[in-house]
Amino acid sequence: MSADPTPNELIRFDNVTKRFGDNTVLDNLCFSVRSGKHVTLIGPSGSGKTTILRLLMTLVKPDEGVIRVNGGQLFPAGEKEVREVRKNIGMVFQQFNLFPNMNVLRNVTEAPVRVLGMSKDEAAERAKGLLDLVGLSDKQDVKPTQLSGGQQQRVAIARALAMRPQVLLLDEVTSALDPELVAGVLDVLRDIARTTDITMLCVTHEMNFARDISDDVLMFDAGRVIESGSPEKIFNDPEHERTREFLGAVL
Ligand SMILES: Nc1ncnc2c1ncn2[C@@H]1O[C@H](COP(=O)(O)OP(=O)(O)OP(=O)(O)O)[C@@H](O)[C@H]1O
Repeated sequence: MSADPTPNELIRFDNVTKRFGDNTVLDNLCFSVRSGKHVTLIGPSGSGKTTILRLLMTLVKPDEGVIRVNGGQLFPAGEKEVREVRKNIGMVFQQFNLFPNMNVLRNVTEAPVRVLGMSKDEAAERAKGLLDLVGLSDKQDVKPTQLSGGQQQRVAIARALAMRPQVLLLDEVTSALDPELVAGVLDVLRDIARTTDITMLCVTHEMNFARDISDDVLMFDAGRVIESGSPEKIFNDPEHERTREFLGAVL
């Protein structure tokens, strides 16, 4: 059963089930994210957090349920509707996946020109602003291999934002980085959270970051949200024994 979404809901999962073979990874999952909010998914390894982001990117399909984004339906839906709805969503992955043969500026302008049909000049203008936002305005002419992992990840953030998504999905974006590069990337994301109205849905093992940027934290276990609330509530006064155990192990 799926109720009508409330007006400012940007993402809504209604009774979403995802199985890989016999493994039920998401089990009748229901949750929603309101426009402009920063929501963090936490929980044990294998609890289905990344699968949620991959469903939103349409990299995998659910077995059952309804997924809505910005008033449109991502599942079930026809190809045309999926293409339209997907335009609202940008994602930054653990691995940066930049185009190795293109310089930094071109990495950021390529999709807006090709997919959105933006003029090259407008895309370049916007890309320069975004590279400034991620602290890389002096690197626009270099190739990704000449950058540190942290700098590459900041280019990947600029590239995702260049598509003007309403929601930015962040999947453990610092987990492939050397420890000394993590803070720079998280600072950029904190800035974006503070200075833009973009909606964020993050999977992270960086609990201090989750505490800093989140409006809401959703605690996952075995494919379900077992507890949700403000970071103060979840981190300082969790209700569920599994949440206490999890936080005890990671904090
Ligand atoms: N393409 C796939 N094929 C088969 N099983 C998969 C696939 N993708 C994910 N799984 C399984 O789904 C479960 C949930 O994986 P998922 O990556 O969503 O968990 P997670 O909570 O993000 O974990 P982690 O914190 O370790 O990244 C795991 O048991 C995983 O092995």
